[in-house]
Amino acid sequence: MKSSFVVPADLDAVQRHPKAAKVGERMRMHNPLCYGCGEESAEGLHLQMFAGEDFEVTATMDVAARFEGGPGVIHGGVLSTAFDDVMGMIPLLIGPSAVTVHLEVDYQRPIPIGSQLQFTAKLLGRQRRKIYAEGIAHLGDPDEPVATGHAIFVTIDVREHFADHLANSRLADEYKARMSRP
Ligand SMILES: CCCCCCCCCCCCCCCC(=O)SCCNC(=O)CCNC(=O)[C@H](O)C(C)(C)COP(=O)(O)OP(=O)(O)OC[C@H]1O[C@@H](n2cnc3c(N)ncnc32)[C@H](O)[C@@H]1OP(=O)(O)O
Repeated sequence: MKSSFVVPADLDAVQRHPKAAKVGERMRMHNPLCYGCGEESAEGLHLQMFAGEDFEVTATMDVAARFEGGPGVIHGGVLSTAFDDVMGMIPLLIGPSAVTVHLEVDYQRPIPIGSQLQFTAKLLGRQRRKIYAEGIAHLGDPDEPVATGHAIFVTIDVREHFADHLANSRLADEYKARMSRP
């Protein structure tokens, strides 16, 4: 499906999930091997995510030397990965697991290797299974964004969605055990 980012006018009411991370709390890793936020992903981005007020998430990421694209600056694909993962935490504030179906990034300024990127993401709305999110990245001043992102996530049944792929994970045994629990 080819789509563009348009938030519909007829949105559903949303509530923060009672079990969602509290304001200021580190958000749980959905998968320790996740390339974005997983602590066990040796080459990953090691994003640190925190729950904000209402439907907001903040995150930090050290722009390591391995993320270089142009000389001395971050690779654009690395930045889009970061936006995917940071905005991907928004559905967890509402409750359901969801995966990305659409991602857009606008690159506004070069981002130096050695800097620390900060992200703020927020929910724009939900319509049925679709969750619309927006994020900005900055280097210390949120009023001076270096990039912005927009994404649509679609809620999934985790067991069904990953059933055929668990065996590919380095944590296959652990996931198979977790998924087989009622
Ligand atoms: C115990 C173990 C724990 C493990 C813990 C796991 C935690 C949970 C993982 C989190 C992970 C996060 C990590 C970062 C986020 C990724 O990077 S996720 C990875 C990249 N994304 C993917 O691989 C998704 C690939 N896509 C798909 O699998 C299928 O398209 C989906 C998402 C299952 C949807 O398919 P479907 O169920 O058949 O649904 P479908 O009817 O097509 O669409 C539903 C609705 O979405 C709309 N839609 C679908 N595609 C699009 C699109 N491209 N644009 C706009 N709208 C769309 C449809 O129009 C429809 O809307 P309405 O009819 O309600 O208006």
